[in-house]
Amino acid sequence: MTEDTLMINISSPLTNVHSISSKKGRRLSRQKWTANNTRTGKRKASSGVQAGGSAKRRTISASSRHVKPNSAEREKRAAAPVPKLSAKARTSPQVPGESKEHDRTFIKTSSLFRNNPEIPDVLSPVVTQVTEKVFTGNSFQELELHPHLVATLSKVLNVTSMTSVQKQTIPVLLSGKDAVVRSQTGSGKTLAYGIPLVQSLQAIQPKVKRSDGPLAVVIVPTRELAQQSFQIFQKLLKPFTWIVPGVLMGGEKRKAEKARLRKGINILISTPGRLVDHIKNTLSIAFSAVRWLVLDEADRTLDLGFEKDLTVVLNALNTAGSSRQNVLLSATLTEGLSRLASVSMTTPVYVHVSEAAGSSAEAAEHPRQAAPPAAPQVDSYAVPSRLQQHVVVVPSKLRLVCLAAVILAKCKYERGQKLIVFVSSCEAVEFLLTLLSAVLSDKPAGSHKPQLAFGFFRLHGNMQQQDVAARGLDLPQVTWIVQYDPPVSAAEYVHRVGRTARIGARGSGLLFLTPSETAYVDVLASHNISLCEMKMEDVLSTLMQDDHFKGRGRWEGKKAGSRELEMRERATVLQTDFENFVHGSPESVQAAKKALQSYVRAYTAYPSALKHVFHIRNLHLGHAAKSFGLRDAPQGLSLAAEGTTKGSRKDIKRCAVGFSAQPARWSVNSQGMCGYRRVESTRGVRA
Ligand SMILES: Nc1ncnc2c1ncn2[C@@H]1O[C@H](COP(=O)(O)OP(=O)(O)OP(=O)(O)O)[C@@H](O)[C@H]1O
Repeated sequence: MTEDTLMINISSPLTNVHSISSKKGRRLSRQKWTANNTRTGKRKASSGVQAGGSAKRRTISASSRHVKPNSAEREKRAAAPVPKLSAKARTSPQVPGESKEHDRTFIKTSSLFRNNPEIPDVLSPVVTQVTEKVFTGNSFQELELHPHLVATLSKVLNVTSMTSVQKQTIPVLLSGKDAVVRSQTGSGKTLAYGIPLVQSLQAIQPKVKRSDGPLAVVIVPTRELAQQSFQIFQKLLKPFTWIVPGVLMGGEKRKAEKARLRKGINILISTPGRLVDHIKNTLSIAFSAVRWLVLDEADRTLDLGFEKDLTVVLNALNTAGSSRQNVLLSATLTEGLSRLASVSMTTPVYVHVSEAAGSSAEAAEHPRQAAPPAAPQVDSYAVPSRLQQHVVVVPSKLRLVCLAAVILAKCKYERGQKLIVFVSSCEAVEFLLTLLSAVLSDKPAGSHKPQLAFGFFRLHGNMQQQDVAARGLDLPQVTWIVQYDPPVSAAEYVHRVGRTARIGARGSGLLFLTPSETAYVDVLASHNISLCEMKMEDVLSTLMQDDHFKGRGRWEGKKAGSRELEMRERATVLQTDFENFVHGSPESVQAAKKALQSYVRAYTAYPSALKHVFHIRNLHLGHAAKSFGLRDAPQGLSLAAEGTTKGSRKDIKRCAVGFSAQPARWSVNSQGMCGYRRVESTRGVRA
């Protein structure tokens, strides 16, 4: 389960590029799913609302290909007592088998608001949040930098005063020392190493030539980050045209990269996998001149399972024999990272910007020389001070409508909002993108073409790089981070939520948990992360603004509590729309099942330390299926999940790549060669 694999980006308003690509995406997905009408004009939804203590079930008319029942049948069905659900029946409540789907005369939207686990109050423990001061009053002119570099910073990059991490890191790196840098997300770490690197390379005499090959190697975990870092170097190097930056990353044409390597790249930015590929297959890559090694977002690189690749890179550099300066940067420092630092660096300076609870700002201003971080600091994560963090507890059945309500609230009824929604697999990204785009679109009167008031964009690991770049994701402008599927660690939580509230800006995060997952709040609190509860009803109340999902108007203004009943009816109408869309074609049912399957797999892959929070046995498959617009839990899927609860990890291992639940054991032998031993590797899922 890779972080870049998990993102749906939902943003508003649309730019030209966005609208073109998203339209294309929708057209493709429509072709793929060939779904029937999503929003039927004469939609009848069962409200699932409990009125006066008695639950009422209603049926909805099926799409046009279903035969309408006569009124006698309808009455008979409505009058039939609601059967008690056995454990088995709960898993597959209504439909015995998919094959019978097309024969049904009725499609029932079972109650969304009944048979749900109780929602406990979330009491987030009081913790002292670790804070960091982002900006300092110091300007770049105070440093002994080339005047053209200072001018580029202000004219091209529009930065004049240093951030805290830059103030502490740049002098250390200019003095030639190795450094381990920890500072919160969006605090300017890229320039913290980029500026001294460029300063040192431009000063080399005789001047650097392309044919010198790489003088600096910058390793970043994802293509997106590689691209971003490359662009920053391009800007920094504007006055120093003789120094050539270059980027290597998966998804690009190897042949073209080889040609660029042959021509000469002085600052080489790469993802670990692609660099190893070139080390093994490209003769023209030589590291004899390398003076800098930068591991940016190093903990994510380890999280994504690149230990082996890092070992190959470190060994290739060590074999080349040149002495170099090493920099390791991250927003969170994990045990694995400290070990990596110990094998790849010599007496590094630890730069920790955060003002840990009780420590003075002055103490935090001064980097510590060669002192490894104390354990409590490793575990306390700093998040931006202007980030508001929320949690909402939502029963499984209601997750999809709640997500839709959040999207409508932020993108349709507010202005200038941009959301990123994190989910746990590529399949779920694809599925949700198609489903949400279709169901949340408006159909103006007389038009068959759905229109979106806002744009949906997908971003995940299976995408081609040009897709990502074309979308021009403007991450600094993201205002909300929705963690629809909870992350596998507190560190990952911090990285995800750190896509907003960057560089002193405001931002908000919303974490979705089910009632059985609320202990996750304590897990985060143990890392000094405190969340504020948002009530599910408040989230759903957005539907009251949207008459697309209006119920039958039975509850309008009649009596106390009628608003809530209407809200529930609207939620049911929305869920019915989702289910109609999904069940509108065999392809869309298949896509939903695939997404549900990958969700279940991801659920089984939480690390053992979090099994008390996320355990497959707590997952109600029938309810989870509903959050994928499925009316029932698919049969085969429940069996797969049972297999995993019984301890068979075969199924998980087959699809688990990339993560290490335990930190890798790094070591260095007498010849200076690095090695590592993975302790466990069941954390990630790429279904
Ligand atoms: N001194 C500065 N003044 C103003 N803006 C800055 C400064 N330094 C960096 N920035 C801007 O801050 C934003 C975040 O910077 P950057 O991506 O380097 O943060 P980061 O600490 O590496 O974040 P993450 O850990 O999430 O990767 C960028 O848009 C960058 O241009």
